[in-house]
Amino acid sequence: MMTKILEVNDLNKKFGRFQALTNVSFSLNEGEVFGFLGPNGAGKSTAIRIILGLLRPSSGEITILGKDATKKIVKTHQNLAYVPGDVYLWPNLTGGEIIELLLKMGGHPRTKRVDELIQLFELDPRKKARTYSKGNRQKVALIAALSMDVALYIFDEPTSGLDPLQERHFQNEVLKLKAAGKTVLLSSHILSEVEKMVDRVAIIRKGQIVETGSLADMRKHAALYVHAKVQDSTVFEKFDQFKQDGDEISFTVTREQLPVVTGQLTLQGVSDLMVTPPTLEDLFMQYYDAKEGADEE
Ligand SMILES: Nc1ncnc2c1ncn2[C@@H]1O[C@H](COP(=O)(O)OP(=O)(O)OP(=O)(O)O)[C@@H](O)[C@H]1O
Repeated sequence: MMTKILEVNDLNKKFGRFQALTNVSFSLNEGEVFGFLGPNGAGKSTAIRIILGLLRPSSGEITILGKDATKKIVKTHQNLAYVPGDVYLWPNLTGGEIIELLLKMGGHPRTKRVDELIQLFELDPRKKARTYSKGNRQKVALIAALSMDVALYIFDEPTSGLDPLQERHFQNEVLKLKAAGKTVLLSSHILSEVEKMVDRVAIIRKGQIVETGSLADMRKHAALYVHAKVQDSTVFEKFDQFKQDGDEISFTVTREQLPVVTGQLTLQGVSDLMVTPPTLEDLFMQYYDAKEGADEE
């Protein structure tokens, strides 16, 4: 049996009459990096704030390491490191002082990891926080979190303020956590930002989980792109995303449809043929866009 580090069960959250989360459920196994993905405003931060005990759910259960996280907030926090998307820091303390304070507040020792991470992320720890850019504030919080020895790390849009090199450093640190058997929840609205790190993802849209699974599985079940040159294209017009440019056509099919379609292509005098799986980015955008029409009453 895999140990569940975090379980979110049937979570609902209303702000007044606005339903921000509807029956959100997902869980994280020990040692897994989990991507919590969705467009801006989908409800990621709201769900994370509830997980952290900063917001009360309207209904639903959150269990962290087997304990009810909405009741045992202090206990669960000791096993958890969190970096918010928008990092607020004490303006008159230096970055270095804040890192020490964050560690002390959580009861974590200050180890040489802090110095390693300060160097890695090229943070000047002697400057007062009020002079820091968004990226530097984010680094302060990341360095503190990454130097904590906890079971669960939660990063909300962690690299939105970092440059590409720092982003790579962050990815490497997350992969090190994974190698050490730690569990990580990463929220993002950009798939490519988390793609290299995550084992499984949940995609949230308008407060509802629309898909959960491994990226490999999602790819397997996704439609394939067919590009072909044919003499007569009429029989292919019924397929999804059909496009035509002279004798070149393209459309999408399921894996199950493929044998029949290749047969039809042969009959219609195919001269060029290319079948490609969607990129993960394509796939991801299908969840963002394609269902837009369907639930817009
Ligand atoms: N305190 C609040 N009161 C009212 N509405 C809120 C509150 N907090 C969040 N919302 C609304 O809930 C929805 C989800 O917001 P949330 O911040 O969780 O989204 P998100 O997926 O984290 O997006 P982002 O990446 O932009 O932060 C939004 O429509 C937001 O306006």
